[in-house]
Amino acid sequence: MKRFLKVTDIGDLKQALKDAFEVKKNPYAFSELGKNKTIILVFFNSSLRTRLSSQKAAMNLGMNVMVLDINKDGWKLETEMGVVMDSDKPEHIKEAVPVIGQYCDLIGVRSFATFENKEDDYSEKVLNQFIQYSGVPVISLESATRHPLQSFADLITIEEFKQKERPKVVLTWAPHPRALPQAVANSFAEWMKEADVEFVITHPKGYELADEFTEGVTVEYDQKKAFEGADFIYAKNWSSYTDYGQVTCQDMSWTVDEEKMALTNNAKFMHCLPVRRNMIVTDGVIESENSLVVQEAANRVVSAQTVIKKMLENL
Ligand SMILES: CCC[C@H](NC(C)=O)C(=O)O
Ligand SMILES: NC(=O)OP(=O)(O)O
Repeated sequence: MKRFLKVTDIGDLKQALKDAFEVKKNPYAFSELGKNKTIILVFFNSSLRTRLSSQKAAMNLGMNVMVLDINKDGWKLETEMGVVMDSDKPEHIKEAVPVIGQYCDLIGVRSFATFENKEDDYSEKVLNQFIQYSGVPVISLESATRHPLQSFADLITIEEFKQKERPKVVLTWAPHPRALPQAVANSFAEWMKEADVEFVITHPKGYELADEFTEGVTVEYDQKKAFEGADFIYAKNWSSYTDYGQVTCQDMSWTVDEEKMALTNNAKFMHCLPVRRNMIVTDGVIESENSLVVQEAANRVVSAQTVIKKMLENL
């Protein structure tokens, strides 16, 4: 495995889940695998869970770990080709990335959508330059269009807590004061399409995700109807893809509350965090016994460790 960017990179999903539960059961069983191997985690954006869980996962495997907030601790990077570098960016990504690659065996990189250019975001311009120039395997720590470590952890959590063979899983949009990327929603949809679940997406008109992620998926514009009989409710905000990066709806009736959760089949509540309480979800729901947000975050160590282990085994 030379890259982990999307669901197809993990190979057979059932086998990946088996591997994940083996890692979860014995997290220190493979601590020799990473001896004298180094991973560098590069962040263009903030993080709590990804930053901590990826370090923990690598340390469980015996690796050396370095973390770089590239635009704070490094030099602001120019990513455009052929430009005269007379702006506030003293270093080009075409130098920085091969150099980082000299110091490690694996790279994790977080680079959110900037909304400056839909084409640049959806062609994964920054992530692909790490793949092209680093010379080492690359793991996405959330890119412009996907968040695979999160989605893998989400699927692990659903497998752990499902009460039936093929649960109904609902991805619901919810309001947020800022324009957020589509990455988490895209990625969740991509993984749920490959999983053995009944999958439904619900969102206001104008918040349709890109076809590549939702082809064949049921989209229900009536949130309450979508919630009926659900076993898992996965809430996330995202800005409009069609009206790229715009917040065209802040309808607070989409907030996930107890009344809507009562329409479900005693569903578990999930969110990748960070979450804006009483925008995305009410205090009552996120604090209820059906809330899995902490267990979901704990499984971020499992998803990262399973992926890093697979990469180390194929170095
Ligand atoms: C800028 C906000 C980033 C946020 N990340 C997560 C993990 O929620 C998101 O993808 O919406
Ligand atoms: N869910 C997630 O990736 O959290 P962070 O943005 O805090 O890493």
